[in-house]
Amino acid sequence: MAVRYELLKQCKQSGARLGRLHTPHGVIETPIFMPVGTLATVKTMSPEELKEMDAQIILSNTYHLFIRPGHEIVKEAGGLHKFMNWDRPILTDSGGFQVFSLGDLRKITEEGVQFRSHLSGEKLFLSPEKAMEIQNALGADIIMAFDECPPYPAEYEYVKNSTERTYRWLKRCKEAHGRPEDQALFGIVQGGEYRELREESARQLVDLDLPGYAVGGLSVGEPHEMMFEILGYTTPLLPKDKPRYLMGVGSPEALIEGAILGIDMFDCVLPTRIARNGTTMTSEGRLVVRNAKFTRDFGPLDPNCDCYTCRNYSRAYLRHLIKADETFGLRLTTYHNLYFLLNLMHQVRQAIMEDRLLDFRDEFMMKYYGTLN
Ligand SMILES: CNc1nc2c(CC[C@H]3O[C@@H](OC)[C@H](O)[C@@H]3O)c3nc(N)[nH]c(=O)c3cc2[nH]1
Repeated sequence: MAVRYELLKQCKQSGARLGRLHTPHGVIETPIFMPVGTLATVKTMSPEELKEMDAQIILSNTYHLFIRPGHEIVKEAGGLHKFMNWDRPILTDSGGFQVFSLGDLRKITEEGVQFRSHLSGEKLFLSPEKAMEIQNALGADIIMAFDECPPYPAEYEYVKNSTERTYRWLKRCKEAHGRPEDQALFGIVQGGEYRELREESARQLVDLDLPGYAVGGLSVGEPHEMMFEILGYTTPLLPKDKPRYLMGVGSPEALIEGAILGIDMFDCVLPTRIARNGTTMTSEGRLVVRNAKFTRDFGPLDPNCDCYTCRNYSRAYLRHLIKADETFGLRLTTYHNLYFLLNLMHQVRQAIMEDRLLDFRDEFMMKYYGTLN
């Protein structure tokens, strides 16, 4: 089958697990952070640099590639792996989130979603069948069901109807999926902030016996504590022998907390997005390298980091490049931020191996946030 999860070890201190995800394009060690390459590139990074920092899987996006350059072009190029010269695993999101957050939404019906392209204003239509056609053409190893990610906050009735429709859409995705042997379709648990809707959604998805399960509808503006509370009662409902993917998350604290709650896969645009305005994640917390105080700071960005940026360039040089809006500056801060999160997950996997993830969390929180919670 397309994707097989191997549970290696259950952490004795927490709900965290060590695993391996076997895919047609290679093995992924979990828990894992997945760099986001929405437009078929992880902005400013080359595939060689991503391999150098041990990125094992990257994301791309159905909505964006459908709009530009179009999935037929990517298919004619031999699929996304060939098109972007990335021979490791790829996961594509279904476009559900983008349609609701980016497109000029026209109408949601049982059939699908009518919207206008945020680029050309052209009238477009996405449905479970269309999302499968696009993802089958792109050829990612893991593809996501077409869902609605309800806004936060949202009324119980709205979330109930949306979650039930998302379940009907998932069954249509399963039906329409043209390449189940080499592309694993993950379902997405919805239900908003409502426990009974989350539990019902999880139960329905588990009954479909899918190769993997995402927890969606989070990291959409809800309070942090609410996200962790929802994860706390949703994740245990998902099968232990399948991967769990928390969509759109997140910050260093959220990755560690999510792993403790039994999440195996994370994606977030944060590290690449904040890098472009000179904000970096370092072992001593966030550091905005464009600040004037770094004008004559000739030390490394992060003295405890051994990445290419920290081994070869100073804070003063990075500040200068970012201030001058030099592309090389964006590349160096992006490289470091991605390396930081990938390395954080490497340390998380190490801590699970040694049954000391909770201790690792306390140490990390103290250093990064200067507090224990
Ligand atoms: C940021 N918070 C967040 N992102 C989310 C995404 C998009 C991630 C995708 O959107 C793009 O990044 C914003 C990247 O391409 C990424 O793969 C979601 N996607 C779906 N299908 N369903 C969800 O419930 C969902 C929830 C999210 N919460």
